[in-house]
Amino acid sequence: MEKLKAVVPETLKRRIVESTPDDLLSTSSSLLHFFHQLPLFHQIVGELTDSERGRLCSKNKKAALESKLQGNECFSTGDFSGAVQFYTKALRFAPVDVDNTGKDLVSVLYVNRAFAFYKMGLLEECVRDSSRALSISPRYAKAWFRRGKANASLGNHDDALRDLSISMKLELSLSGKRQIDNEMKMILDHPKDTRSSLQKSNECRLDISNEPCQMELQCVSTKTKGRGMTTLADIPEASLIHKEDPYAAIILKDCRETHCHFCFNELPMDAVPCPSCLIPLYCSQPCQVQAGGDNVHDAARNVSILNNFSDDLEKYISDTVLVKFSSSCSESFKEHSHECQGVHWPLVLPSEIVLAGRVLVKYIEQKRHSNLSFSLTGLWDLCHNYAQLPPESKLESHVYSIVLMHCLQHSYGSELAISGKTIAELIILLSQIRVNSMAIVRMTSFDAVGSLSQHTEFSLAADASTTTMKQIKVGQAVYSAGSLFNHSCQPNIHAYFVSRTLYVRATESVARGSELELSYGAQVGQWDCKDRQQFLEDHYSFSCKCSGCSQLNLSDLVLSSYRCVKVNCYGVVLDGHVVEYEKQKFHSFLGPPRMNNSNLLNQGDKCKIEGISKVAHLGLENIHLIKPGYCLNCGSERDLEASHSAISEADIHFRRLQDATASNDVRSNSLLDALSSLDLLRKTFHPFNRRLAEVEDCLAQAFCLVGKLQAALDHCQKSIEVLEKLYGPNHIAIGNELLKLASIQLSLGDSTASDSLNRVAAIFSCYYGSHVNNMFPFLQYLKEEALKIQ
Ligand SMILES: C[S@@+](CC[C@H](N)C(=O)[O-])C[C@H]1O[C@@H](n2cnc3c(N)ncnc32)[C@H](O)[C@@H]1O
Repeated sequence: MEKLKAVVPETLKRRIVESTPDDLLSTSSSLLHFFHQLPLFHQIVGELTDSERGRLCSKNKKAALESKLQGNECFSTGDFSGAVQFYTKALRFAPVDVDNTGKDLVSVLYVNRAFAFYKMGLLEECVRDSSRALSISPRYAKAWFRRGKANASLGNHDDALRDLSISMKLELSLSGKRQIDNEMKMILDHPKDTRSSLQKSNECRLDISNEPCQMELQCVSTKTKGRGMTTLADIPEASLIHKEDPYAAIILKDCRETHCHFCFNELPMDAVPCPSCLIPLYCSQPCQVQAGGDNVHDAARNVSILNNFSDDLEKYISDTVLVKFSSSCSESFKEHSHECQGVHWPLVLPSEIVLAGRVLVKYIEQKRHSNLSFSLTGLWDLCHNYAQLPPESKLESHVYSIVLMHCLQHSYGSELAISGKTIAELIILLSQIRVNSMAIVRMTSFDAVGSLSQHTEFSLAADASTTTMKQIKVGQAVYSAGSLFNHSCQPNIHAYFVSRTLYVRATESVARGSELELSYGAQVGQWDCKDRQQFLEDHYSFSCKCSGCSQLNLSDLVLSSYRCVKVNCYGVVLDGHVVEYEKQKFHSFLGPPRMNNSNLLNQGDKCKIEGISKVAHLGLENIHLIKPGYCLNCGSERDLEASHSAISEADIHFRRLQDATASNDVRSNSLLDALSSLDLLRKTFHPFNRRLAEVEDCLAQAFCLVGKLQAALDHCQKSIEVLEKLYGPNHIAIGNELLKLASIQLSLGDSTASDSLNRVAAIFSCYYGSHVNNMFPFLQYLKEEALKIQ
């Protein structure tokens, strides 16, 4: 794309980078005309769309056979997990080539992988892979045999006997028949267990929650933030207020090999590749089929294998070989289909551009059913930020829109007319996606269901410092109604994802008529007002008008402040970069009539003033006394320059300690240096400065590593005390810190771990409601550990 951007003539480039939405028709038409005359453009589009020329993403039988061979070699040396990896790679390359002989390369690979799973004791994976082979090649005797053996080991004896009887009928060789016969005899000799296998239902189910969502919300026009959502009734804390599937979603590039391309959950070992191209991997067949891709498995359904079997077995066979889904799933839009003929533009173009392609194609499909004419302008009534985009982004939007439209036309067909008008509309669509899309996130350290095995190996002493949660972005999605929630740096709702479904929950009780606002990534307590504004400006191109940014709050005053030089003074000293933001807030707060008539203040305001007047009462009395370097309680001056250099020196020690902790090599001298730096920081910073919480946390982790758990506990508690001042006691940030505290307490055999864990559970429930147990199974595990030391 850089090559294309570089050849755009300067005059046209200038028109584009200076364009407003009104100019788009003209700039798009000019660039389109220019590209159409340009051999380089046709060459680039050709490479992106021609599967023969690209060959990056199309199936490749030779490469599949090579990987299969490597898998076989691993298998023969007993390296079963290596074999699984090579068979998975081979499955990715292997074209499905169904014939009536009963098996093809893909089904052979599934059966080989099933056998490796069997050897590893992963029996359910073995059953699933055998079934996958059968859904392509239902007459494949060995697949029925593998399935039968795994079912027998799982105790599903009835199913095992059925699998083996089918295998027996299909098996041609005498030695094979003998082997099956022996297996059946062994099962019959064992006590009968009539459990029926549930392998099909073990496949990924997208959303298992039945929690009702009956809140009545209303979209209203706000004074400063455009439209926003409010509630028509009082909402209790932790209520589910909104649930929605995405209009379109895409996996992020970094997660392509680790997470399912449809539901975004972590990939299991028995991942399922797309049958027609090399790009996506799915956690299960239902996810693969729902995402689309040429559904070559359909061919298998026509293969008649039901002759000569009893009614019972006929039904059993069709239950096993046909991939079943609920009707809503099978009818839903297949988002990957148009990207899936071996072309490699979906691999090369940025995720958000491919996402725009998915939106566009879904829209065309919807239009097709409603017989309305195609016009992207009517697609979404969502805001966008084209006018505020930096010049470089405007040029990129133009170039990518033209390239994407040509790629889509190649894959999707002539229904996609390419003109200056459609390109201009696509550019606006891209801007809408930038402003309105949401990052789908997952927990890393302790991800949802599936990581329990990890917890069973959880050793408290060693892992006390690592019981922490990080979120990683795995996907990007657009939710039509979810996009109407505005941002606040002091949010009252929380958004999270189960598979790809968006859930929104109230984290506090919300009164009827109040705005429901979530955080787009910046929060009070985390950054000061300036940094939050900068973040929102950079990522969403708006200047935040939320209550946290426009009204006085204690957290913003103290978060990066210094302590007063007077020994017993509790006042804050603000740095130059903070003063202007905070002064403005004092200004609007002190304006008439609120301070002149204290009866007009509500309870919340009164509490706020109480808290603020403890650290800045001079500021509340006279706005002119708010100056960088001067205490807002007593007016004493602090030498900020000297403070800055003292802090930079202390920071060096903490960075060293952090590095040592990360490389698990904490020495006593780096701990001593950090402790004396902590002393200095405590004398320099206000007691609620966020940096103090961070260094206390850093020390807690380092002490954990060297096994000094009591010291770790003390520093962890200190960190929590500061964070509670910044966030309030029930914020999820406190829950995360309490989790660390609880694991240290458990390692110490301290029975108060239960109290910490109960607090964590209460906080997490406000944010995740009924999903807490599914999303954080380790919490239950830690609670059980805590009970043992009661
Ligand atoms: C996802 S949309 C939310 C719905 C939007 N208000 C609308 O009318 O469509 C995000 C946009 O809403 C506006 N917005 C959301 N929160 C805001 C805030 N705290 N301050 C100012 N504008 C905000 C900005 O224009 C932002 O780009």
